[in-house]
Amino acid sequence: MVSTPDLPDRVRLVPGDLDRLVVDAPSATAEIYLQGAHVTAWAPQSQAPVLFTSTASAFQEGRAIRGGIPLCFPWFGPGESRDRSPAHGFARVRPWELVEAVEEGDAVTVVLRLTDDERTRAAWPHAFEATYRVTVGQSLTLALEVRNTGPVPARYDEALHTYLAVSDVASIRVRGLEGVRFTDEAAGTEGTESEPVTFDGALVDRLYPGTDADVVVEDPGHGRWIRTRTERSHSRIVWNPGAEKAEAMADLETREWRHMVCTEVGNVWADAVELAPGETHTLTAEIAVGTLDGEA
Ligand SMILES: O=P(O)(O)OC[C@H]1O[C@@H](O)[C@H](O)[C@@H](O)[C@@H]1O
Repeated sequence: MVSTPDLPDRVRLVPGDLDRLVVDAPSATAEIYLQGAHVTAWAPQSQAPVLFTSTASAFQEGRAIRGGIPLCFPWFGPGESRDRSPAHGFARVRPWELVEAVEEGDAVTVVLRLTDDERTRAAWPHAFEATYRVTVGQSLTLALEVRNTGPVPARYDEALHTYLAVSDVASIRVRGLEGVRFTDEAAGTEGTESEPVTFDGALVDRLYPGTDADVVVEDPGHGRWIRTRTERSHSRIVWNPGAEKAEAMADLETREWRHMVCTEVGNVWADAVELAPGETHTLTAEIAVGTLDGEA
């Protein structure tokens, strides 16, 4: 039995079918579920919610939450070999340990940890310690540190599968990937982005390997941009299910697909991380918001 650390006044642990942390920092609010270390809400003060979480999502033990920031580890999707299950790895459906929560100026940092056990080793034969630092502030900073605590090299995928809230996906543009090669997972084709990505109601599922690009969602309906900037993260994914696929998804309300876009960052498949025994790798992402008349 793991004991709960003392929490600062600005952080509450709310028990439920799934326990969650409610953070009310001077600069921003957020919610983080212990299952999956899943951030489901973040809004800097005076901003509308930046993350999208489906009103039809299950919040049940062992089931992935639809929305927020699913943490994909140690494989992405069905894995590069396309035969892995559960989709996006086990980390998003496992309970993470709350290590600490601390106030730092006008922000709050929450630290969560996942280590291997019998169940994870049955799915992936490696010993590891994953530490996730979520800093809730004017921007949202996410740092995923993975240490190989086993005796053999380990290779893994990792991704922060961020669902951003948008006014209408048909009116947004995703900038930053112009000139970057991608594989279209829906069509099974490859290409190079020549323009910002736009959405017309069809499935968009593109993986951009080998890029460190900042990805900026411009949303005229909300009058704002949302930028994701990273360190040590070389893959980007852009996903929106579109009308037809969304219809078949039980955990997405009709038409909710119009109000979300996933701009994901990580190191997946060709960009997978390889760690020698005892080695550590840390991916960081910073999500920031600004008004469209300002610079992204
Ligand atoms: O339904 P899930 O497992 O959360 O995955 C959602 C999507 O996640 C995206 O990252 C993948 O590129 C898609 O192929 C996938 O459909």
